[in-house]
Amino acid sequence: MKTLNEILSGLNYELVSGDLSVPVGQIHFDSRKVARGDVFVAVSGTHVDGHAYIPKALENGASVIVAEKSDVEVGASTLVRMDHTAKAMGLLAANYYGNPSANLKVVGVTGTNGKTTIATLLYRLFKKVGYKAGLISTIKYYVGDEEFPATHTTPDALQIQSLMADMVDAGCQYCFMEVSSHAIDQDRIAGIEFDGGIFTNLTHDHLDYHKTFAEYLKAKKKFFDNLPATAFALTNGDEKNGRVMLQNTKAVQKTYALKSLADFKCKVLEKHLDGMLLDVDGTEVWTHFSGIFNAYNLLSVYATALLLGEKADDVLPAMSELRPVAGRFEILRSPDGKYAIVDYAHTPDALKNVLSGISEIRTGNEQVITVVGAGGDRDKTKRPVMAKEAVLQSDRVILTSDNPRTEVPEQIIADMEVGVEAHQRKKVLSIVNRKEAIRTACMLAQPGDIILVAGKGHEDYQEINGVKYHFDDKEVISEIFNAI
Ligand SMILES: CC(=O)N[C@H]1[C@@H](OP(=O)(O)OP(=O)(O)OC[C@H]2O[C@@H](n3ccc(=O)[nH]c3=O)[C@H](O)[C@@H]2O)O[C@H](CO)[C@@H](O)[C@@H]1O[C@H](C)C(=O)N[C@@H](C)C(=O)N[C@H](CCC(=O)O)C(=O)O
Ligand SMILES: Nc1ncnc2c1ncn2[C@@H]1O[C@H](COP(=O)(O)OP(=O)(O)OP(=O)(O)O)[C@@H](O)[C@H]1O
Repeated sequence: MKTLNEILSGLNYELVSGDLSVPVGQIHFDSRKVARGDVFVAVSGTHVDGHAYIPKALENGASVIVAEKSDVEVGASTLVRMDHTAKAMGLLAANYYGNPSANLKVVGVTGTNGKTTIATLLYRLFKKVGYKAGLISTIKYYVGDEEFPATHTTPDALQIQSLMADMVDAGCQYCFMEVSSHAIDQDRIAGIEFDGGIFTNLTHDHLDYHKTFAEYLKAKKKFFDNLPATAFALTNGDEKNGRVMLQNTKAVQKTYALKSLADFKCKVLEKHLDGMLLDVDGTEVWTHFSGIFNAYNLLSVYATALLLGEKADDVLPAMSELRPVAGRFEILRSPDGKYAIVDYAHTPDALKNVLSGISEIRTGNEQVITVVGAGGDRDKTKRPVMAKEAVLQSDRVILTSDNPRTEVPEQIIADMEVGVEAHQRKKVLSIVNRKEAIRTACMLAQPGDIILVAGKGHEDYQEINGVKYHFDDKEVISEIFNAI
């Protein structure tokens, strides 16, 4: 068992009362989880101030309280004061778990779209090349081959450090992880020694949390500002905020691009529904991915592998074997030749990109029918723009429910309808029930047509009024297709 002194190593703190040699059980930031002998770290949250729960943590047996204030009544327990407890928690957790990131090569992926795809493809590629790796992503967490359900895109510092410690114990050499703007802002990634950071793109999203685009950008940039000089910072050279990310970084700056001058370049030679032929740094590679945005994703994966010391001759053959990530441009075909694409596009930009990806491979005779909704209790400004993007590049659009959460689905759809102009109304239907919406799209489609079912991707539930009901777009489509 570690002592308090050991887990405070390298941190700035003030011992207000008590004893540094006290052995510590677990570290918690949630008073409800505290048991006898544990450390409770009081964090000011987005809703409440964790300092209010110090009495509860003490009642549950906390032997150490870490707080931002020194005028806290802790009885016989030890009180440690620190300036920024959210950040301190990452460092405490790293010490507690033996600083696992120092024993892994850790690469973080950030940006509005593409994080899950890139992190997952890196994890799969490195496995194919012969390494043991870990993955922290929206869909699943992996420690080697063992999978765990994901709670967050980027979980809290305690969970991250614990997962990384398990990765080290399991013999992993690499950890690929998504880094969300919420996690950067809340210092969930403090205490991680990154070896590389990747930036994908930045478009309007999460403004319910960050309030302004400038604040959102600032959160993403903080990740690159804090990378060490030993790490690489790989950015999308074709994206207008790509270079902004690198302005204050100490890390080794690298770029990838399809259009601009960059360290890593790629050209799209052929585009098909089931794949693209790419020229990556002068070598032709067939990939099982569609859509230009996936050329960017694959190029960043290739660049990262090379920056981590792999050889192009090993990376490119492995890359050509990679398959789409669950719910990201996944294609289903009906017995009579209709196509359905399930995609997690839940931001206007992602939807625009997916529809452009579909347009690129159209022969001209088929219709594109898009089924899309927008989440409740999330950024409302996205709603009309989602509908607008859908209408711009589809022949028919069915507006439907996504995860309404605590909102009324009809109201969310009405908010989306605002983005549809009068002359476009005739190609838009609104069907609240998502299953019915998908069924209608399948009935309207002719052989050869493409149905895009957007927004939920890999999710296997629909959240209505706080309850998660089983719902899987792919399952629903297969059922309807099989009945045709
Ligand atoms: C808005 C938000 O991001 N909240 C996150 C935040 O919680 P919070 O600051 O809101 O917590 P709070 O309720 O204000 O409580 C403050 C403190 O009091 C403590 N407390 C509270 C009650 C109690 O009885 N006892 C107690 O000790 C809490 O444990 C906490 O330490 O810190 C928690 C611990 O890290 C997160 O679990 C929680 O994520 C919530 C559940 C969430 O839904 N977050 C989403 C928005 C999110 O993070 N999403 C991103 C990606 C999004 C994307 O790309 O799509 C992600 O990385 O997943
Ligand atoms: N590089 C990219 N540029 C733009 N859009 C992309 C890119 N990669 C994927 N997309 C689109 O965004 C959707 C989400 O992709 P992905 O899950 O990889 O992103 P993400 O950043 O992890 O999103 P989230 O944080 O919301 O989970 C995809 O289904 C696809 O529609």
